[in-house]
Amino acid sequence: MSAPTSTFTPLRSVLYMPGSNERALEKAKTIPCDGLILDLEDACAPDAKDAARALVCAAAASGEYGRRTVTIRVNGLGAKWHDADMAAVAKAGPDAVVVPKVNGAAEVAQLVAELEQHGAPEHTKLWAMIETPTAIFDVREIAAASDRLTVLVMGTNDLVKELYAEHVPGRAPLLISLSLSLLAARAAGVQILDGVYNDVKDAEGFLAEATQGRRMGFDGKTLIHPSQVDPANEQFAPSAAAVEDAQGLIEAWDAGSGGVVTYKNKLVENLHVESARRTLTMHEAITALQG
Ligand SMILES: CC(C)(COP(=O)(O)OP(=O)(O)OC[C@H]1O[C@@H](n2cnc3c(N)ncnc32)[C@H](O)[C@@H]1OP(=O)(O)O)[C@@H](O)C(=O)NCCC(=O)NCCSC(=O)C[C@H](O)C(=O)O
Ligand SMILES: [Mg+2]
Repeated sequence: MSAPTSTFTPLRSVLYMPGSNERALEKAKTIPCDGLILDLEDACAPDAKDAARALVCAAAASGEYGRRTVTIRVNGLGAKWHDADMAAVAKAGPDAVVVPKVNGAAEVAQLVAELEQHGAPEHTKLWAMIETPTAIFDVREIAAASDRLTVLVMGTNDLVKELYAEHVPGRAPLLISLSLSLLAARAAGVQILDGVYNDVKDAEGFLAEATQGRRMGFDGKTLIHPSQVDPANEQFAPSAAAVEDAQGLIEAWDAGSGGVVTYKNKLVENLHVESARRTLTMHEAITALQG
């Protein structure tokens, strides 16, 4: 099971930006997101891909994004730009390479082999996007396929397309896929990010979807616009009340004799203490990040 450790990396807000957009790449240095996905796939026009590859690799290697987790989304296996992307990105050494449309454990093994073959540094992890029906059926094997795979990323736009579904409030058409992917991530002990919300002007709709994602158990949300960063950071961080309760619960437990105790009239068992410790670990990691 995934439990944050002292090396836990908060990924509450992970912002996509087109790799070809120099202004966005510059602006990202000041946006308070936990992570960035510099995109060479769908947000990048075919004739802009070569220039964008050079731009995102220089950005990732620059060290100018401070505490943010910097990743690059390459074109997927089978795309004509994939090999050049992998070779260049491995040399740039971002925190992770994000690969779209990963369809099975064998593909994860191939991608890890490509990273090794191109000499990617150890710290460059693999994030696999789950966005096809095949991936949903194979998601448990994908999540557990390699120690180098540390994060699953839901691609809800592609999933909606592949299912012939619609984007609706509450996301009923996607709930089975989201839940199966969450189960796989937790079973494998990797983090998992929710998909994007497409209407950048609909703050209310975004908040509803982020709240749903947090309640389901996602570690954070992928985003497409800077205006979505602050609400995501707030939603996916433990609230002040949750931190206070976690501290109080642990104090009540420590003051007990190791059996059953109560805190605020509610039963406290070992499992509640574990959850409280997880809340405090997340809070400490987020505080450290902000500091
Ligand atoms: C959606 C956008 C095209 C809107 O762009 P724009 O019209 O420029 O927005 P604003 O004028 O409101 O922008 C205000 C300023 O913020 C900067 N900006 C905007 N978006 C970003 C961003 N993503 N990262 C960094 N900075 C950003 C603008 O440059 C303005 O700056 P300034 O001029 O200095 O004030 C645009 O937001 C955008 O391109 N978003 C990202 C789209 C993207 O990357 N899509 C690919 C992934 S989505 C996906 O499909 C996931 C998955 O594969 C799936 O299947 O679900
Ligand atoms: Mg996609």
